[in-house]
Amino acid sequence: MSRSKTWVDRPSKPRWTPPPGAVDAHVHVFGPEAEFPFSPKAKYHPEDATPEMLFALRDHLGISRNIIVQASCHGTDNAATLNGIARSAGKARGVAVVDPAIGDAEIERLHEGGIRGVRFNFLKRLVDDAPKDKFLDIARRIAPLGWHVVVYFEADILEELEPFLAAIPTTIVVDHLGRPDIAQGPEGRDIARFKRLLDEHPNIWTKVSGAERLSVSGPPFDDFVEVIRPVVERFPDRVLWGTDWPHPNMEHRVPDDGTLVDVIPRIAPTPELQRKLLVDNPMRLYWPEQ
Ligand SMILES: O=C(O)c1cc(C(=O)O)oc(=O)c1
Repeated sequence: MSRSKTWVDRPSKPRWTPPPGAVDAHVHVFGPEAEFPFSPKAKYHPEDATPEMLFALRDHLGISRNIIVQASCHGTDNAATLNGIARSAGKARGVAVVDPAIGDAEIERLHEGGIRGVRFNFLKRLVDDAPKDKFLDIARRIAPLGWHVVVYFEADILEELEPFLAAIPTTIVVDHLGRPDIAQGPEGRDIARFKRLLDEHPNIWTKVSGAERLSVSGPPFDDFVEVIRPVVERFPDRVLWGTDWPHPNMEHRVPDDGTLVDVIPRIAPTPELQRKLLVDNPMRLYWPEQ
């Protein structure tokens, strides 16, 4: 597999300035491969996207902190993610992907390394299997630590997944809004179903991320803004935002991260909504002690 590069080296400077303390709650690190090899089961083989590159981007965009989410290409070995957190001087925490057989001592080690959640990935193009019974076992074990669960799925399996989500005894954060079909518009079936899910389950949050993945019209992502702004306005205390740098699998439509930051004031149009989305909500989940 040739190595893919899915980010721009010199993203534009956003026109909009994030509030002090803003958290980019969805980023990944890749490798470096020489130190942290990719999983033999990885479905893509990216170029190295190192913590230092991430921190330079963070500063360029006017962001204060990052949440490093274990990418599927690293499987259940969280060493690259832990390395990113360790090098951040306290400015990053993370979400791990764990083997169902993980021991208590290893969970404790992840906690000390800054992990505050586990990710369950249901996308067939990214993982070979997604065993719901084993995921539930993991959720029950991590809940007492105050950790949450991050779930990545596509809109067509939401119906089928709901009993599983309802059984999770902690906060759930849905990646990229569960990938609704944005072309259906703001009253579309997918986004209506998703909003109903959040209405019915007060412990379910979402990342209002993925403009570059979900938009049909492309930058400046007018179609995404029209569908997603009502989600932020309806659930202001349960939304997080992230760039998704280094944008795995986006080699055919590599986004400019500055343009992604400029989506924020359009989906969260008031300073209060912006503060909740970028500061209050992620701090509650990842740095509750501060
Ligand atoms: O849609 C994707 O391809 C994607 C992949 C991964 C990953 O490989 O972990 O993470 C994401 O947030 C999105």
